[in-house]
Amino acid sequence: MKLMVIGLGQCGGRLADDFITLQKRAHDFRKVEILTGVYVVDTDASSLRGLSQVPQKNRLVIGENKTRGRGVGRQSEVAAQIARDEGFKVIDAIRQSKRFAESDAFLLVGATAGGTAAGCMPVIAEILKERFRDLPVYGIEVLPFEHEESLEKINVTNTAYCLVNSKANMDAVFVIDNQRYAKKGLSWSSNISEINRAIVEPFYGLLCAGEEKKRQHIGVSMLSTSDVQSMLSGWTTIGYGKTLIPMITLPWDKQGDETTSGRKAMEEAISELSVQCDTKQATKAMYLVSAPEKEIGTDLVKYLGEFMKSIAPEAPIRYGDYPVEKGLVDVTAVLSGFPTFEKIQGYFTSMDKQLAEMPKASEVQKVA
Ligand SMILES: Nc1nc2c(ncn2[C@@H]2O[C@H](COP(=O)(O)OP(=O)(O)OP(=O)(O)O)[C@@H](O)[C@H]2O)c(=O)[nH]1
Repeated sequence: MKLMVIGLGQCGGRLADDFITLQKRAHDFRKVEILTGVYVVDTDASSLRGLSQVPQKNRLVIGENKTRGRGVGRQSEVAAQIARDEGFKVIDAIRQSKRFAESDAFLLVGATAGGTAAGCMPVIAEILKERFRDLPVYGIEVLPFEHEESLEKINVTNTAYCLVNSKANMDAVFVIDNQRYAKKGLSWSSNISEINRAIVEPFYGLLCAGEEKKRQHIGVSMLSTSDVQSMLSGWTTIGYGKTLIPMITLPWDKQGDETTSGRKAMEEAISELSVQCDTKQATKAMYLVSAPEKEIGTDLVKYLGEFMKSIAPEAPIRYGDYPVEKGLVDVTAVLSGFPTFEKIQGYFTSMDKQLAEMPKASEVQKVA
């Protein structure tokens, strides 16, 4: 599956950078292409200067006449208006991408608490849907850390605004809860870099599998681009788990059955889902197991299918196996089509309370 990635705001820009790293890995190690282009869009020119991978010509500053390139200072409604006025610049830029015609979908990436991405993502999604009716529009939306929710009400208001409008304009929204990725004992910058790598990693196999051309890497059951597209809708969560395969097994090493590594990887993928959820409410599910061919036995395939059915009993389940030599078994699990997530409801409730306390209806209320 080949994506046209558009990163919005500072967080979206950094994640776009990490998607380029994935693309390079796919190109070097799997000899496949998984992106047709990567663009970043910001109201703050200085954020764009911090990026390392996205080509200069693909970095777009919008709203300069309003903000002089200094950002919208968390005001998502200002960013939304800028996107309405200047969204055509984004469309013009991506259309010039040499491989645009090969795109299977758009992926908009950004955080919900700041102003730029929260305001722009839903508007850009709407414009893309109008202009390119055949291409699905997906979002990766990063929720704030818990401590940020209590710091400023605007973090919650922006988040609620962004979520409600993205849901209306996107085919599926991958909800990523920063708090679930936060690791203690790391510096802020290394923590964010690690979180970003963890956010993009699950997409690697999922995107590569459908693009594989080498016969030895084509699984018995392939998870094609159309499989992935049909299993994505509305609120979505993604998880990734991996188990290293020991290089040498000594005679006295405890023998597990042949499914042990795959089971552990699947259990980790589900416990590491990107947002806390009741998996039983998923209405669509898919998973991809990727491992050396000899590790993907019939028992493992059966176990993984039964496991998935037990946690998402109402969902149709698509799966794929991806035989690649890499010293580990990994599983990417995607659960989609949720009616809501508890975390999202929390934002809506909190926003309702804030609106009730305000003397006048705000723009947010009108849009919601
Ligand atoms: N995972 C992750 N979260 C980030 C990153 N950068 C910022 N955030 C989170 O994103 C939110 C702030 O969003 P930003 O991307 O900085 O804001 P913006 O969209 O650029 O909007 P403005 O700064 O108001 O123009 C906060 O919740 C941060 O914790 C990042 O690189 N990775």
